[in-house]
Amino acid sequence: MAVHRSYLYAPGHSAKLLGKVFDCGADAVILDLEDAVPPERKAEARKLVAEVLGRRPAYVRINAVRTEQAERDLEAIGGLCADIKVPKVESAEDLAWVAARAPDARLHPILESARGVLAAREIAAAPGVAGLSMGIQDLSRDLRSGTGWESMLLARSQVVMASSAAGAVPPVDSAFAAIRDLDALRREAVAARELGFFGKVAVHPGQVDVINEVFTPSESQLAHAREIVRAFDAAGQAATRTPAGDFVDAPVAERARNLLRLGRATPA
Ligand SMILES: CC(C)(COP(=O)(O)OP(=O)(O)OC[C@H]1O[C@@H](n2cnc3c(N)ncnc32)[C@H](O)[C@@H]1OP(=O)(O)O)[C@@H](O)C(=O)NCCC(=O)NCCSC(=O)C[C@H](O)C(=O)O
Ligand SMILES: [Mg+2]
Repeated sequence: MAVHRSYLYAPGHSAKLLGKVFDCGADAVILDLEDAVPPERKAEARKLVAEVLGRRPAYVRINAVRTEQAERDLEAIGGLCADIKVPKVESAEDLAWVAARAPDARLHPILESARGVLAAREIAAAPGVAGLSMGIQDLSRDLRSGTGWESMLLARSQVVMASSAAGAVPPVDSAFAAIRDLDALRREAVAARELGFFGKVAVHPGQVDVINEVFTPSESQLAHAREIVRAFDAAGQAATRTPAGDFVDAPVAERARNLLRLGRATPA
């Protein structure tokens, strides 16, 4: 099972960043055709992104769903891109619009409006969806709110619950804007992980190592998980406690097993 901890964006019109983005240590790369690209450079960005996709697999973020720009994006990258990030999604119909134009692609809707977050369950269950992610900058614009953890907590929780209720993989957390403040990035990534997100997008190479570290189980977390599984199995899968005194029952042991599986799936 391949899992992505970090996703690094590069603007589709920047030949310079497109030339570097694959070498920054991110588990996955997203080539952007949407908000990082100025309106007058959209055509140039499509051409550059299509050229890159001919050489390297990458995610592509198209323009806002159901717009003429998105239509042109899908014409340019159709057949070249297996994973499409779909911004501004607010309904399952929005995704059907993309799927009709890119039938073989996996869809990754970005929830970044009040309507999108409130429709998260329907969106997570739509055909072709491979996983949800969030866009905090657009969401805070829509809500006229701040972007801080407390302002976005309810929306984040709703997206995690909707993903889980639809049986989808855990959602991917939003970009963190203060690119030089790595301590604050770490705090937000840890909090997102604890809430149920897995992975976070980066907008700068300097953010990648922090995100990878936060979403890689540490040696002490893995040792603790092994101790839980050992204690549970030794008790014949009955409720028990570890030698250190932690209560263990079936869901606790299952969570520990999930962590051990994740430890095997994340790059060393
Ligand atoms: C944010 C940036 C414009 C900053 O760029 P820059 O000023 O060049 O940064 P640095 O001088 O610190 O760069 C240091 C070196 O790293 C290279 N670099 C920078 N960014 C990237 C990158 N993304 N990929 C690869 N390499 C990168 C620079 O070239 C420097 O190299 P060198 O000259 O050799 O030292 C810029 O980082 C940027 O454009 N980032 C991506 C922005 C983007 O694509 N945004 C889209 C996603 S935003 C989002 O998801 C919001 C969401 O929609 C929501 O609503 O919340
Ligand atoms: Mg956005």
